[in-house]
Amino acid sequence: MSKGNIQITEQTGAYESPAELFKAAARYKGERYFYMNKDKSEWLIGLGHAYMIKEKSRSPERITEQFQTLLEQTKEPHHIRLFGGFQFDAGNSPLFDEFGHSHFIWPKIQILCQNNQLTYSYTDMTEEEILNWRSVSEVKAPVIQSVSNQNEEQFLRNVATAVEAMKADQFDKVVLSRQKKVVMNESVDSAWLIERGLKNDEYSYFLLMEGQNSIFVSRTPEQLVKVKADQLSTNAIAGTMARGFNHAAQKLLRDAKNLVEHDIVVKSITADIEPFTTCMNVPDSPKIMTNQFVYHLYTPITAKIEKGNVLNISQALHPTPALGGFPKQAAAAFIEQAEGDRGFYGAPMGYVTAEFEGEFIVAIRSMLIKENTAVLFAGCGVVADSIPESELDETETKFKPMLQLLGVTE
Ligand SMILES: C=C(O[C@@H]1C=C(C(=O)O)C=C[C@H]1O)C(=O)O
Repeated sequence: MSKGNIQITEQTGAYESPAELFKAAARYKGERYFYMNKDKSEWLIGLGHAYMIKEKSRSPERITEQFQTLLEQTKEPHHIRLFGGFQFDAGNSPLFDEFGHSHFIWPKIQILCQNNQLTYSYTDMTEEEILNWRSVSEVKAPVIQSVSNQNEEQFLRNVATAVEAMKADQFDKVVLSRQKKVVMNESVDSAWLIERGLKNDEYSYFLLMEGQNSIFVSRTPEQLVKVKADQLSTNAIAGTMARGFNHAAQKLLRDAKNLVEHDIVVKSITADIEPFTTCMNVPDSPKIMTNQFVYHLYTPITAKIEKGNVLNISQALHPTPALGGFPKQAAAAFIEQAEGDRGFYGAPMGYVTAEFEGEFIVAIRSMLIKENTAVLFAGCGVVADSIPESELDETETKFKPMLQLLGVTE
């Protein structure tokens, strides 16, 4: 293809709510996504697939190459971003079988909200198509029928086995997870999830991506990496305490087990970005991040980029020991054996701009919905002095954002 083959039309518009836009875009069901940043200053909607890059392996190089080829075919500067993610591991999670291991979308219609102003970008659409993409649709609220733990006993055994392995010095930390299943009376609509989710001003990202037969949703507080001009930002978020008891935040800041977990993550992240950057800024001690249900230990890290882009830096970081463990390989092998494959749970997901800036998050506090059934994911860092029952409680708290989104809890 030659330059100018991809036709992009852009228009600006007044603010409209993302839930209403999703309702109006019912005809693109199965090909829609939504991404809102943590301070809610910016959001992105994608409707329809103009181009889809779906690879069986996790390859930032292939995505960079193919995005570049697409960009070369556009004439004018534009706001289109490539949106998607890389699965957590190389294995095949049956739950996520309709998604690629590298799964990226160039949308037919992109709606970008910055400072309450909307920019519509239409790819290869006629004037008539641009005028007529909206339709009127009804969205129903599903009723919860059952909530069940999927692998509670297995999780407790996995934590106990991991503790033994760490006492025998096989590795220092591993992040283990479990699942809950929520069954509803009818299938769930993304517009309903977005509407509910936006009523909650949780300090977290909001990501939703549809496949033909599924919806993946995350309300993660965790950024993997952001690249803007030559500035890189990332953070370590590891170490958790449920809110709701006296002095929980102060206790967390002094808790030896959580500080050890956190320190492992900070050291690994700084080592991983070192080859790409200079002028790294790493605070000496963590701060508290406050979410609706938990406090986390949090260390923001910044640096100046010398080489690489947001895609290959994401790959170098993933999985940080906040989701995998340390040393990375030994922890990954343990997870693979104990749990199997994670699909997009804990995976790097986000967007890349035409200037190769962008942001990837760590897709935790997440679930995959197929028709009327949602599978929710929650995990926690396990170290040598972990107690299986306490880790079970921690994961219980981490299910709450998704349980609340579905209306299981208020
Ligand atoms: C693994 C999850 O969370 C991660 C583990 C944390 C911990 O162990 O303290 C804290 C934040 C996240 O990095 C999850 O929410 O599923």
